[in-house]
Amino acid sequence: MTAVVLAVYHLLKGLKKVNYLPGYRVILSPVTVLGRIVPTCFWNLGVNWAWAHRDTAYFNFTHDIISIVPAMFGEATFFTCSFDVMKQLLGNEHKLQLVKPLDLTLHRVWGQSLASASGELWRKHRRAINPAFHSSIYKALRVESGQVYREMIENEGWTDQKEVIIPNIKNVVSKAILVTVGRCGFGLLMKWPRNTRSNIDIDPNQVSLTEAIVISASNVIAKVAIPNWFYKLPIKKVQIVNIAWNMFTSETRKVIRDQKTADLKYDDESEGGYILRRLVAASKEDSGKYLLDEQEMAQTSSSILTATLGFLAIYQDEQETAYKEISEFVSKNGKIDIKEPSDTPHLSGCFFEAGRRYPAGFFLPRSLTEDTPVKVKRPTEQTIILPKGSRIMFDLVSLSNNPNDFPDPHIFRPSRWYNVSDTDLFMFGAGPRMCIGRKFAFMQNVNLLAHILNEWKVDIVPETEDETREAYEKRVMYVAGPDGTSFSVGRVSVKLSKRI
Ligand code: HEM
Repeated sequence: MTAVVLAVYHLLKGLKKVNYLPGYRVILSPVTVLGRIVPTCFWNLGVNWAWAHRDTAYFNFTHDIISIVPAMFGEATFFTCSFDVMKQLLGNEHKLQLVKPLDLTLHRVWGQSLASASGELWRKHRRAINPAFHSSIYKALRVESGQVYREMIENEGWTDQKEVIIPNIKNVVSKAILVTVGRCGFGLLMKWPRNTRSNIDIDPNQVSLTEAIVISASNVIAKVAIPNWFYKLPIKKVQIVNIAWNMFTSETRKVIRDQKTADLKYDDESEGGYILRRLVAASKEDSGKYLLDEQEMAQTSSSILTATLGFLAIYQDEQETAYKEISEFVSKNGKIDIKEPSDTPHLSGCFFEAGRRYPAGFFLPRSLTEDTPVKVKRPTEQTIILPKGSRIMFDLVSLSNNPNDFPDPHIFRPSRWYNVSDTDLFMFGAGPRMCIGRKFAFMQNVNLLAHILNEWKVDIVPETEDETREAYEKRVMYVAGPDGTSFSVGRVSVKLSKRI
């Protein structure tokens, strides 16, 4: 009885907080740890609700902003599926003084980071890290993408093969992305990891750094939700996760220790330094534990890369256009060295379109420090006041499926992204806090993709002889959900056939 009274009180308080804006009334907020763990079902929206209801969310996309008010766990929160609303608020983030709610970032696992800090602290760290994203790191990245591609072919045993069937392409591309980010971004000595299928196959005494990062990346939510004593239980799978976490954090600390002694002044604005080195320099004046999580960065990239290969396997005509573009680009300059989307507009469009369908981040959270007016177009043109102290989630999954912004959202159409301005690539956020690594991610992914497509034809692996490409798309590409902290397409198997 008391629980019911408390729930009704919590609900009424929440409704008042969001000014009674229409939306969903639920038991658990989908952004709390509990709300994320409990799957999407009739009584819980769950973290995957935006995907599960992608055709009908936001009252069939007739509302730009809705409210989600929980009766038991979590705060009443505004959610938006409108890119225009996102640009109005995030585009003016400096002026509007939006704050990242710490409980909705990975603050608990990583400590304070550039991605979770707000206000002056964020400005200071962004200024400090900015010079790390300079021309020489991009050049190293493009060279390394070719090198990592060759290591991939060799280590995965594809060198002399004419045809390879890969049961889960994400397992392979995530290694390539991690190795490249680790080497180029963080100066970590990363080797291509052994071909492990699951945590169970790994000998706890022989976990490599790359494996440690892969395992940690897929267990971030567990690390937030599960108490430390649980990892001491004699369960091999659980112990491997613990070993992986300890290894990853101790290796990162080692690099930080080494780099702390490096001669880099905090206010040094000149180009240079690994990303981690820059952050360490920035944190010297603070507690010294300001980290960027390499795992998360690699996870977002590999999920989009997996989706790109999955779509190209289905849409052979789009793949052929990308292949021709790559061949011409290679013959023009003799090597694969893609610097800008305009170098290979179609291939880049394939990557951005996969990034639209699976935008990697579910929600970008912000708290409002003042009453903030925002103009909406739906249900009618009006100005809504988001009250001081409330929260808004920029719901990237619904935004990517919003037919008002992307007509026929379920269709894979790379041409949507021809000549689109960098600031309109919503999958990287918007405004002053837009992803600092977007050029890095673009070059890394598109160069690796170009190497693969230049030598291999990618095709689907049908379940039965008569499975059509359309049926394959529904079976494989419509299964998506949380992967660690990211949103990702599920298991995608592809067949690679040597072109030459
Ligand atoms: C395809 C891959 C990637 C995607 C889709 C992606 C997406 C995003 C998004 C949406 C944000 C905005 C978060 C917000 O406003 O709350 C963001 C921020 C950030 N990203 Fe990325 N990212 C990717 C790769 C990378 C890489 C490779 C790096 C670094 C090498 C990186 C570093 C960061 C950092 C440091 C921030 C925080 C920026 C700030 O708050 O000022 N990201 N990313």
